[in-house]
Amino acid sequence: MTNNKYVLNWINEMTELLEPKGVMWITGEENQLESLKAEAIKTGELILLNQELLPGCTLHRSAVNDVARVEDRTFICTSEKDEAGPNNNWMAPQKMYSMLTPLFNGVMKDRTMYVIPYSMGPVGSKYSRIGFEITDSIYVVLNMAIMTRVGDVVLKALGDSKDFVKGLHSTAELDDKNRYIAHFPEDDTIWSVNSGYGGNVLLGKKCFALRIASYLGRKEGWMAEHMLILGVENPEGEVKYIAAAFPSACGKTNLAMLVPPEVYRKKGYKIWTVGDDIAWMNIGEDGRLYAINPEAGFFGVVPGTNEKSNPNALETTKKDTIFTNVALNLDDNTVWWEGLNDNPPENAEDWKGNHWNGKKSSERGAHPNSRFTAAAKNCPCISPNWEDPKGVPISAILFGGRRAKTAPLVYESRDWQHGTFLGATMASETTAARTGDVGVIRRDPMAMLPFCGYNMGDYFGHWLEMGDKLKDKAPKIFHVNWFRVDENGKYMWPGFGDNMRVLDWILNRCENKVDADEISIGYVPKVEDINTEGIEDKVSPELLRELLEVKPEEWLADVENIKEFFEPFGDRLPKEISYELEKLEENLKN
Ligand SMILES: Nc1nc2c(ncn2[C@@H]2O[C@H](COP(=O)(O)OP(=O)(O)OP(=O)(O)O)[C@@H](O)[C@H]2O)c(=O)[nH]1
Ligand SMILES: O=C([O-])CC(=O)C(=O)O
Ligand SMILES: [Mn+2]
Repeated sequence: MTNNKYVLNWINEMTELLEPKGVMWITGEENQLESLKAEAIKTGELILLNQELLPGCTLHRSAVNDVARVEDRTFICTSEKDEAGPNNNWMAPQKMYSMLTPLFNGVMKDRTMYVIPYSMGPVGSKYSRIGFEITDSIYVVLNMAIMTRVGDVVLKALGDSKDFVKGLHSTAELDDKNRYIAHFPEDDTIWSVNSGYGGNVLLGKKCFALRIASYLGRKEGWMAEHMLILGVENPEGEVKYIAAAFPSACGKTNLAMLVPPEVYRKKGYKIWTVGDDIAWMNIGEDGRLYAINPEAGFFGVVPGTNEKSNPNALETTKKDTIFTNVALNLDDNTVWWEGLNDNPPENAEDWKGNHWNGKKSSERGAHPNSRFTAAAKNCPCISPNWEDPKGVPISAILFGGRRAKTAPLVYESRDWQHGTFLGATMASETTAARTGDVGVIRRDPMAMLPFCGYNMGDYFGHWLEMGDKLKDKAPKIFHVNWFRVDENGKYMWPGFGDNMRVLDWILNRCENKVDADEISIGYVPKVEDINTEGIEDKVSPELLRELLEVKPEEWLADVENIKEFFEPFGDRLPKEISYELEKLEENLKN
């Protein structure tokens, strides 16, 4: 497979620990993946779906207690506790290794050990990075083969370099009491045990591309962010790129694949998807910020995906997709989920595999965090530049979350430092993407709270340093909120495709084409500058005014909450961020 002695030494060491009954290197060849799929279908790990309607598609059911990322069992193991910061669970590396080693000891005795060489980013791009995942799960192999570039091409690109991330995963006994997702940034190592769920086990994704990569990015002067990347093509055929950070299950995939409203389509506007979850950003030769999507597929939220909300995602999942934890229609062997349509199957199995009548049952058919794994190349709106090795130049950065109140539809920061502050003070209602309460407001800076591999105070400092380097070439920074509700709890803004109207304003601001009102929190649009053509019946000027309203009393309560959140960071919090907070409070009081 490879002569790389660093790889071989590590594989040998792991083989001794795991004692697998066999070892299989993933080559990336179609026939190898097909035979693994056939094996998983035979054992029931995968259910083959209707191959006429959904060619290449399968369904997987995870254990019922293993359906989301486990943030309380996720650790950053640096030598110093302060390095990991108050934003992470911490354990000393030696202690974690000693605790987990017995869990891995001999764990693959009756199993095959799969070795997956993978690249995050297009193979050969100078911004790409290589990792290995050892796993005993075919589900993981097949997911990684969609989500990343795998196999021999990666080994070739690595050559004899020792620059790779060592990932070890075993589903072990799926014992939730001994479930750990441990990161050792100083050793480029990730150990994950006793889970089979996406974000915990597809080690290229959150573990490498965010937690380890954010650590590397600070050391090396680049950024690993929980951001979608999209291109907006205007009628002249020019494309401007936007990166946006929203917490898990808060609309990244939807925005990345947005279909512009008719009024925009008629004029010739188009949206191109570059990525839907993660952006790696570097300063390019011209001094601008360039983003690559390190992934090759989408691990998207299924519920709510339909012909209207996200036709591009729906189309992407029509072939070669792995569905996890959705309902199975027994009549035609297809899949169903809440929000697909108003016609749930009556003869079906729910995500747990129990018999389920969608018309009569009060139980859900699909788990709220059910997911699809689908190849980016199958997305109808995938950008022609999505694999450009140098990335795409970013004009604007968006932060946003689910805020029933307080945050207006959109506002703009005064400059990069203030923009960093907007990111640092982001908040959102929690979702089903993680184990725990849903709907609770928590602060989630840059949507990175669960994914920053080091002290978040230093992370804010890194953002400020990137701004110092980018100077006047820095993207403009905005905050958006699609989720404001009225007194009846109904979303006030139509969202989805209509978010194009907000992107339009944002790009107009980037090109100095529209004015804005400077208020306490930054620049807000003038009501007449948000284009409501075609939705005047749904969005009146009064409603827009409400959507853009800033209530000082709500904001002052937020300021108190921010102070509490920043407290534990002590003097690791950059003084620029404290200064922006003081300024905000002062502005609100005046
Ligand atoms: N009301 C409203 N809901 C939205 C909007 N955009 C997305 N959603 C809903 O938010 C949920 C999650 O959306 P996604 O786009 O999958 O979220 P994500 O940020 O990609 O999630 P992760 O993959 O967990 O990182 C879905 O149920 C969507 O239907 C919007 O503009 N308005
Ligand atoms: O990592 C996962 O499990 C899915 C995801 O994209 C997120 O939670 O942000
Ligand atoms: Mn995500």
